[in-house]
Amino acid sequence: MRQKSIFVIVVAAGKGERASADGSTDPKQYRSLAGIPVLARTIRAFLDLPYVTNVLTVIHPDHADRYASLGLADDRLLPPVTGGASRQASVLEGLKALAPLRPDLVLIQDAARPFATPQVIGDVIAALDQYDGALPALPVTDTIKRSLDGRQVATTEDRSQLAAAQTPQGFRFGQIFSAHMRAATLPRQFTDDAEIAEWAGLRVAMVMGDRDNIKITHPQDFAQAERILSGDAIMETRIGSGFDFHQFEPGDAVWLGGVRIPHHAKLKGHSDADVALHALTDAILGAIGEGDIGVHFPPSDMQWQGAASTIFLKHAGDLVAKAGGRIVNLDVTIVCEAPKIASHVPAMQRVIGETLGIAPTRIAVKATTSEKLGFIGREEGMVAMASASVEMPRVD
Ligand SMILES: Nc1ccn([C@@H]2O[C@H](COP(=O)(O)OP(=O)(O)OP(=O)(O)O)[C@@H](O)[C@H]2O)c(=O)n1
Ligand SMILES: C[C@](O)(CO)[C@H](O)COP(=O)(O)O
Repeated sequence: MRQKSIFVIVVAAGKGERASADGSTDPKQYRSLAGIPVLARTIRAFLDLPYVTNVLTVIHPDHADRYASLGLADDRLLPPVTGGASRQASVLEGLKALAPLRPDLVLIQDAARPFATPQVIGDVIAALDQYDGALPALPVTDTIKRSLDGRQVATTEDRSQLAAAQTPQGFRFGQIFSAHMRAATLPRQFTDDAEIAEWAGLRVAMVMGDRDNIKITHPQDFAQAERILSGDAIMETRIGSGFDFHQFEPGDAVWLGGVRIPHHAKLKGHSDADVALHALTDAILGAIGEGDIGVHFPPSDMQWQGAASTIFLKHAGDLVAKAGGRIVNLDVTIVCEAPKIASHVPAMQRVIGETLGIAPTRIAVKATTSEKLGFIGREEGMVAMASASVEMPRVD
């Protein structure tokens, strides 16, 4: 008998607004978990299974560059398609794109669930031998309260027959495609595909879900996801400091904190000589015991001539993420007589935050003069001092 083709739709077209409540600028599916973006993890969970025929990702129209920068390359990964305004609409776009390939079975997966296990996926597929649809679910273990105003309890519900739904949800392709097409004509939205199947009269089974198969929805879910990944590794806080000097030379602007500030001189250096970013880079590298900026970007290497120092800062941030850590906060003080820094601080916080994928509220940029003393007072150069606090898995 011919083996059934199994296609996967990963819906990643959401904006992740709830998860961005911590000020993060990256949509949740593009944020890193221990150095690997959530969406890359989700897709990889399926590409790692040899019996999966193809994986199709449904992305937001504004995220094409972000998706491309994941750099995912696999013969079984189809070019992404664009989703719609709701999860339901995005799934339908995925189903429409797969229809010409005539899949036997389709698994529909939230991009925001990076921990679907081979066991759960296999159980969903196995249940499709006897049912039209199947989903992983976990029996509810908390007592369930109903409230009319979100505050005062109205009733306590019987939880004995309740379960919390997860993904992937699996279906026979033709049946779920036709159910979704019909559901799209209704004024209401369904929150999962199993509900659409139920509404269409299909028989849907539940298989045992997995406690770690969480949906990243709120900012604190990232911390939980990191805990899952590190096998509950003990995290510890590390502190690093950085210090940098640069001399002035004739010019018309300085780069500071990733921002170009017009000035009657420029800072002399191999790269763009951004003292603030160099001090921050060294502070992060110091916190994780990774040497200093010169080790990673030697001045003797011509490719860094005139380079934007955001490259150095991003490299340090990437090393933290790869080690399963996260930057808690950064603090930099720039010491100079001129130019005046205060009005540029918000722009610097924005550039640094975007470079490292952290909220600007975690970054302090301060400035002071040297009261006209010494080489800074004579405007021969400037200095920056930084400290970084980083949370890292304990390894010793
Ligand atoms: N228009 C949409 C909305 C959601 N999704 C996807 O559906 C999954 C589950 O949705 P949810 O967790 O609610 O994600 P978001 O809609 O992105 O979150 P929020 O509601 O906080 O903005 C996510 O992988 C999300 O990317 C989608 O493909 N298209
Ligand atoms: C499909 C789902 O993951 C099942 O739990 C969930 O319903 C999707 O979340 P949303 O917030 O309703 O989009």
